[in-house]
Amino acid sequence: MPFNVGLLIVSDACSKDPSLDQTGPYLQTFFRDSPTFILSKREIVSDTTAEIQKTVSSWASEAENIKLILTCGGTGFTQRDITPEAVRPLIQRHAPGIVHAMLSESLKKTPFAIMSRPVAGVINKSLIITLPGSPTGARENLEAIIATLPHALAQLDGKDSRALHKKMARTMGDVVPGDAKSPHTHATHTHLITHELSSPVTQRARKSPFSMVSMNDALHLISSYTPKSRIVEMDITNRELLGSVLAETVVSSVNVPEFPASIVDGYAVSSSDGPGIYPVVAVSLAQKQTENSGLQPGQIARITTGAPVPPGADSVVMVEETELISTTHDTIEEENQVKILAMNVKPGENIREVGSDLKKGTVIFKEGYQIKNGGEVGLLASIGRSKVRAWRKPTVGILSTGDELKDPDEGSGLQYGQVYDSNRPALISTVESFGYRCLDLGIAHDDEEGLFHSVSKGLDLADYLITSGGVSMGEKDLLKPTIERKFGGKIHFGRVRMKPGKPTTFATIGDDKVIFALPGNPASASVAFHLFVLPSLLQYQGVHADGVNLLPGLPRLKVRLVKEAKLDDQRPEYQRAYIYQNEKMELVAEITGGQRSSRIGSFRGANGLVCLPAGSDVGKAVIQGEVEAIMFGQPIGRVV
Ligand SMILES: Nc1nc2c(c(=O)[nH]1)N[C@H]1C(S)=C(S)[C@@H](COP(=O)(O)OP(=O)(O)OC[C@H]3O[C@@H](n4cnc5c(N)ncnc54)[C@H](O)[C@@H]3O)O[C@H]1N2
Ligand code: MOO
Ligand SMILES: [Mg+2]
Repeated sequence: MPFNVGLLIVSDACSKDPSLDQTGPYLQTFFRDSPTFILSKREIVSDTTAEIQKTVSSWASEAENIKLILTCGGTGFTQRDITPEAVRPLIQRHAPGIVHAMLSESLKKTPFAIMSRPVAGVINKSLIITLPGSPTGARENLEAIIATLPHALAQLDGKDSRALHKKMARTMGDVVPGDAKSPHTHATHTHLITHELSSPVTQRARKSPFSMVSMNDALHLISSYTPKSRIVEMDITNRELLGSVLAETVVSSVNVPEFPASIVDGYAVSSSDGPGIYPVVAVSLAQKQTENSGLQPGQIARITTGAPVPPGADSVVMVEETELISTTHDTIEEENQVKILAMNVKPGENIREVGSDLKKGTVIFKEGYQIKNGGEVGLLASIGRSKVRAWRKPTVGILSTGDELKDPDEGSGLQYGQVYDSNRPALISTVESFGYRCLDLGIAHDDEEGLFHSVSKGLDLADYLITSGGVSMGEKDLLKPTIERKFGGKIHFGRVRMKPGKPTTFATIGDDKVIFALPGNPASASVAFHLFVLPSLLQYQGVHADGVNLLPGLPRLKVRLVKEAKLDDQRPEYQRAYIYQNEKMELVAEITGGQRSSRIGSFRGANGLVCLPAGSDVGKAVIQGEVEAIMFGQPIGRVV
């Protein structure tokens, strides 16, 4: 679980003009992509004891759940530098080790560090640290201690920090007692741990140590081992709100409209007055209004669409159904008398009554509702909500692995044996199209060091790591042993009875990180994403399954094959297809050419996967007629 951070900028100048604050924005970027910390509060106060103490005390209260409070500024020698003096009386237990670590690191950079007077310690269950005011100073101090903070904060929170100890030791390359080295059992299979990373090819396993699980078992394992996200407060303007699941029931606290509003531009009248010539005694425009004197019988008011209908009027006549009779002769010419032509005007005509669009107290969304479109975001805004509580969506890191891969951006063409990396762009655009934040982790070499470095980076920055390549039986297929041996990961399955995508691997690390190690073959990687990774991402962020399927995911429907398809005898197959409605309004599927797993061209024009059974399961070599399909795109247009 990430820790909430509160950042308090202490500066007279910045409190008067926040645009002068450079440290706040700088540290915000520092925390932006951190999976461990979330910058949840940021405020600026002047260099005054009372203001500093008020904010720090409120942030350190249990209700705020801020685990790390950082102040920036006011730690020097000038008369106004009083941050340590303001903070010290609030500290219940001092943490001199943190102060020492920051000072010794700073002294390596500048002798002026002796003029910094930081304090650090515990207030209730929060850790407070006073950082220098300059962006670089603050950052350098923070970097000196950041690696150990999760451990300290977990202890403060009363958590068992042994797991963290282990994780840290592992990242630092230590041997951790209890790391898996012997045969171990998983829910559906037992396997010997993958081969040693450094063992010679002559000693590699000649059979996969992973039993081949069925699609159904694979989905069950994903459902059981996918971690759950946490609740965050989201701005409604946050792009990630679309598709997010609400963690609160939203009730309208206002009436929409809050006042009787005109539906048209015209004149507010009393319906019982009928047609005739009336004086225009008031004007009601769609704007904030302070007074509304009201109309007497026989008077009318000019009004615009959306403006409040004055008391005394009970309907509005459109300007098209009126005539101007006379004007005033003041400095600004105004309407004086207007003839109402409309007959049979009914009470309430052209008026939106109070609460007629939405009544105060109406439940708009129940907890667990997934926001589906921008209009729903508008609905939240229409009742004055600028933030909602929702389940945080995971961030996803994408890593390609393979010594043969070349980034097209490098230019200079391919050398013999090289191929362009197509999985990374394919996966990044697919992941983003489903509304998840993606991190491009580049290409890792097929060696221990390259994989360790890139996987560490991915696990540091993202909740989900999706890799492609290096999961089958080749001597350079090192991902599975890397996950198990270097990261203490649990591989829940490492082979699935399916085509393409057989070596698809699902692993978790600790209780909050997920790795999907997809096959390198480009069609296999993209198919496996849609079938396994997407449902896991959805479950992680709180989307419920539909009651028919085990996991949330893409819509499934019945389609008719345009041509008969050949079945793989051993494995159920997911062929890429273009699904559309024919002239008889039937959903039909055309397979998109060659389906070999290396052929990413099979995705050209595809908007779905047709699910074909294994030949041996149905006792057939070919299939025709109706089959099940999974849609991943819109059924629009014909392929050209
Ligand atoms: N002896 C066996 N060999 C293989 C088996 C098996 O069961 N026994 N399984 C085959 C199946 S099925 C698949 S799928 C592949 C999976 O291979 P890996 O996941 O180990 O991937 P690599 O070996 O690294 O690469 C396979 C293939 O894909 C190309 N590739 C990889 N990454 C990319 C990328 N980012 N962009 C474009 N192309 C990529 C790579 O060059 C290879 O051609 O293993 C079979 N072998
Ligand atoms: O499972 Mo592999 O993906 O057939 O090529
Ligand atoms: Mg391979």
